Amino acid sequence: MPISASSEAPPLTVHDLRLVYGRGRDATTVLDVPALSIAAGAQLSVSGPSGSGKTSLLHVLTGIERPTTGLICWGSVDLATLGEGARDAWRRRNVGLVFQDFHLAPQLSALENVLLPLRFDHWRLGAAQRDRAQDLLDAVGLAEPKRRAGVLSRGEQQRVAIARALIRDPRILAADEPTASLDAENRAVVADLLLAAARRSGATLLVVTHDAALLGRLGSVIRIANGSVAPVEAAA
Ligand SMILES: Nc1ncnc2c1ncn2[C@@H]1O[C@H](COP(=O)(O)OP(=O)(O)OP(=O)(O)O)[C@@H](O)[C@H]1O
Repeated sequence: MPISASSEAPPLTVHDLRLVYGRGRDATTVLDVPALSIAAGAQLSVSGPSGSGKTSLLHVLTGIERPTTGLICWGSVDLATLGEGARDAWRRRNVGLVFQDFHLAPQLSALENVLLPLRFDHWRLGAAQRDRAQDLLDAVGLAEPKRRAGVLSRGEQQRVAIARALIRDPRILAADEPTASLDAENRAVVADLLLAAARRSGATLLVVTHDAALLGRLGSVIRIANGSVAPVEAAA
């Protein structure tokens, strides 16, 4: 059985998306996106001030969060109509996520962390899957795959998180502030890894970032202010 069911990235079409937290007088509209289109395989940043809705946008576009109203179509799949279980299954099949705070299991080794996404489908993992995880850790430059994630530096944890996001050859690669709190050298390494991985596989790459160097390397930018998203524009 293949490790992943990778195929071309689907295009994204969003219509009348709203994400509202709370009810009645406490209701706060966090996202209001009348329309947004992303071409298959595009590499985009999501940019805007703190609290403008960048993480919320990434979460609804990748099915972590369900929008209050609207349509989020990756190809023919409208995430907004899927229940939580179906959304989780779709995300496991299609999305590699690098979270702002990594979300690694600290007691597990780096290698076991990379293998975690495969454990949803395979209770026993074979040599091919372990070799693939090892290859990814080699590619991200992590020298000691058996060390516990909890004792790794932030830069090392970030590399493990990227390797884990890639283990299923995702069609959509999404990263939230992947270079935050890294030094300049590690910021460049992480940017290289993400861009190269997306280019190699043709995945659509969505990166929330304030990092000017990384912003400049992504082809297009989604600007967001107060939950409103401007049409996608070419990066400066
Ligand atoms: N579960 C929640 N309930 C209520 N409000 C929320 C919730 N999650 C986020 N918000 C609010 O939604 C707004 C957007 O938050 P979000 O984290 O998406 O912004 P951001 O642009 O990613 O911010 P930052 O750059 O600081 O990480 C903020 O005002 C935040 O307080």
